[in-house]
Amino acid sequence: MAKIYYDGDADLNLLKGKQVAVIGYGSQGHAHALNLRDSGIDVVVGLYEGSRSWKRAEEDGLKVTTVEKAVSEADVVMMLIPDTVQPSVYRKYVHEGLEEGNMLMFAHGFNIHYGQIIPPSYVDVTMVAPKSPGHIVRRMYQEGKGVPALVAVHQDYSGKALDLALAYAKGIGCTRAGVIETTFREETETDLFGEQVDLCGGVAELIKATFETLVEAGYQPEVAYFEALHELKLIVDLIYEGGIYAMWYSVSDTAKYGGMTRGRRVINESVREEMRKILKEIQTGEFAREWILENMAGRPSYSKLLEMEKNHPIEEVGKRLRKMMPWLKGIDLE
Ligand SMILES: NC(=O)C1=CN([C@@H]2O[C@H](COP(=O)(O)OP(=O)(O)OC[C@H]3O[C@@H](n4cnc5c(N)ncnc54)[C@H](O)[C@@H]3O)[C@@H](O)[C@H]2O)C=CC1
Ligand SMILES: CC(=O)[C@](C)(O)C(=O)O
Ligand SMILES: [Mg+2]
Ligand SMILES: [Mg+2]
Repeated sequence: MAKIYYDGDADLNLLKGKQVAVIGYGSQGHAHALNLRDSGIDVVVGLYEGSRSWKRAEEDGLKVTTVEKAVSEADVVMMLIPDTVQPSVYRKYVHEGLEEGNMLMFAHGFNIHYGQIIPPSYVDVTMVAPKSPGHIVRRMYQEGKGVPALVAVHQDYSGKALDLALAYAKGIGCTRAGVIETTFREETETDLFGEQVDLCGGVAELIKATFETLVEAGYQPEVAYFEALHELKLIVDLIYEGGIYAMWYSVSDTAKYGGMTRGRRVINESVREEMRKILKEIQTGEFAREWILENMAGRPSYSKLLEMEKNHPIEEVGKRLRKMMPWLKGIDLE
């Protein structure tokens, strides 16, 4: 059984009197910094000069300074800039500034697990990885709720690394939902696998393939949008709240029979075989190597693919239809 920590297992006081530097103010960065601040923790945001996030963080009432300065003043440093820029920023501005007994933290194990960042032996190295997009980490905290997270200790110099990491997890609201103890390896491999085959990659392809099949067959794109994309959230909400069986319970018998017999034909043995291959690529480091090289080459495939996603016909239909549902909270794409 997994070891799971809740509010009562974490002591926020361990962070009182300490300075926490949140490096980066993007998806996770803004959520961690604001949640910690609202939990009464002393936070400073570290950014590069000229960063577009600088003004936003200041407008949100946070102290902002350069990465180098933030690290030199901090006791706890959380790395929340993109995984691919972390190694160079770490070497230039973080490594030197780490003092004995400080704690270096991550929200994803990629750079430690694949050896891209090698911290000094005299610091704690831990991870608090929310199992949620950053904007939801913030939204749930504000609603008095929390998102689950994983906690892991890579290096325990102080002997208190786990307790400190749990205090941090409490500060961002995660112990309200549950924080599971894991390792950097397990977090990294499962997180990459989940986002590739299910959460991001798998779901996006499933939606597009459903939409395209309907539109190609001559059905109206608006009908296809509501069916393939919009209603997915409503169905997933049932799964999220009660499990897959609760979803089956709520849908019609016709949907139950059609779904149970046809779903298996969509996610068939060849799809499962492909999933196993993808997992192997993650475990052997092949995916990590490919992604690191893609970045060194200036991200040619990444940029092309992202542009295709942006211009997919489902985006145009979606924009139009979502305008008519003002209660949908959009995410600022700037
Ligand atoms: N996006 C998410 O919801 C999740 C992300 N994570 C992990 O959290 C970490 C942060 O990811 P995101 O929040 O997606 O990052 P992001 O892409 O939203 O981060 C952007 C931020 O990094 C700053 N930044 C970019 N380049 C920089 C540089 N050279 N020097 C200093 N600052 C720089 C930007 O100014 C901005 O504030 C990653 O390790 C990621 O794997 C973990 C769970 C979910
Ligand atoms: C949101 C999250 O947890 C992801 C999908 O793993 C990520 O953004 O890297
Ligand atoms: Mg994740
Ligand atoms: Mg991830």
